[in-house]
Amino acid sequence: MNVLKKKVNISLIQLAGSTPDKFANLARAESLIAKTMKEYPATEVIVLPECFNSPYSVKLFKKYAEPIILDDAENAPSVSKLSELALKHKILLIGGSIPEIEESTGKIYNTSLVFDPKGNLVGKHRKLHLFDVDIPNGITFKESITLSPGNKVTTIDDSENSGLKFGLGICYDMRFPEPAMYSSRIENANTLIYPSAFNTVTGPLHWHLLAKVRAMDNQVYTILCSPARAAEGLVDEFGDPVYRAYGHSLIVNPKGDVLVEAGENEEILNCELDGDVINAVRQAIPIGFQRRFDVYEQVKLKEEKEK
Ligand SMILES: NC(=O)CC(=O)C(=O)O
Repeated sequence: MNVLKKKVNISLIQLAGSTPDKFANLARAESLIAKTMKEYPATEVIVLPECFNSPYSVKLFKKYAEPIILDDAENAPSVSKLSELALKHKILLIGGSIPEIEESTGKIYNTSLVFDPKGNLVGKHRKLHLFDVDIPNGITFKESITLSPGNKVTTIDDSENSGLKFGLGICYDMRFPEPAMYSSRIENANTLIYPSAFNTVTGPLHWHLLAKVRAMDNQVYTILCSPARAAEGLVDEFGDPVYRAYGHSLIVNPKGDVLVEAGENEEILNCELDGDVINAVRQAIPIGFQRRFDVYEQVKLKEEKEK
């Protein structure tokens, strides 16, 4: 059974809404990371929110996209800045997400990058499930107009350093139990991390529920990091309303308890994750060993027949 080998000190930065100025967004992230390290010097891991360097807008992803190349501050300023900050503060940095352009195909992805304390890129996740919804009297959003989906479940093993072995997803990915279960139960992750940006419609409906259920059914720590909520009534360069993130970044323990939670404004959260809690929960309610794959196999076959 996999657990955290030691306690891990982690901070989430609920950054103020991404402005149209990419360099101002990067500078904001830089200054909030410095503030985090001053306020919580024991921090080993920092998580940023989804699309922290760009507005969350289908029409704008392409404009803000950059290739994932290292040491090229001109063409990939966000990649370069994340690497620099991880190295400077000697932290594992889960750099929220940024719009990525794959130069060979011209495809745009919503991509999360992870840097180790030496500034090396140690992980990358492309959003697997695109946020395409049309909720009557609520919100219509279609990421697939400009984004392409990733094609792999991502688990990052930092167990030798911070102790974390985590499933990494981006926002809408958290609605799908399979990748979370794959990372937790097959790859033995002890934590699930989702840089995210739910909104004022779907946040109140499902944010807390999803964090708790992913934590509870996989018996892992679950971490959601959102941007702060933008002011009401703002419009972007197309006259479209600016996306209003839900906020409420949080950490849920393997029992399903919320350990720390932000409000709607810019805020830093700090918390210690403890492997003993994972152990205790898994021993008390050993669902990991009680699965009935003999039965689930029948369910799968039935679903396939009905397609
Ligand atoms: N923004 C997202 O990707 C997802 C979201 O807001 C939701 O699932 O709700």
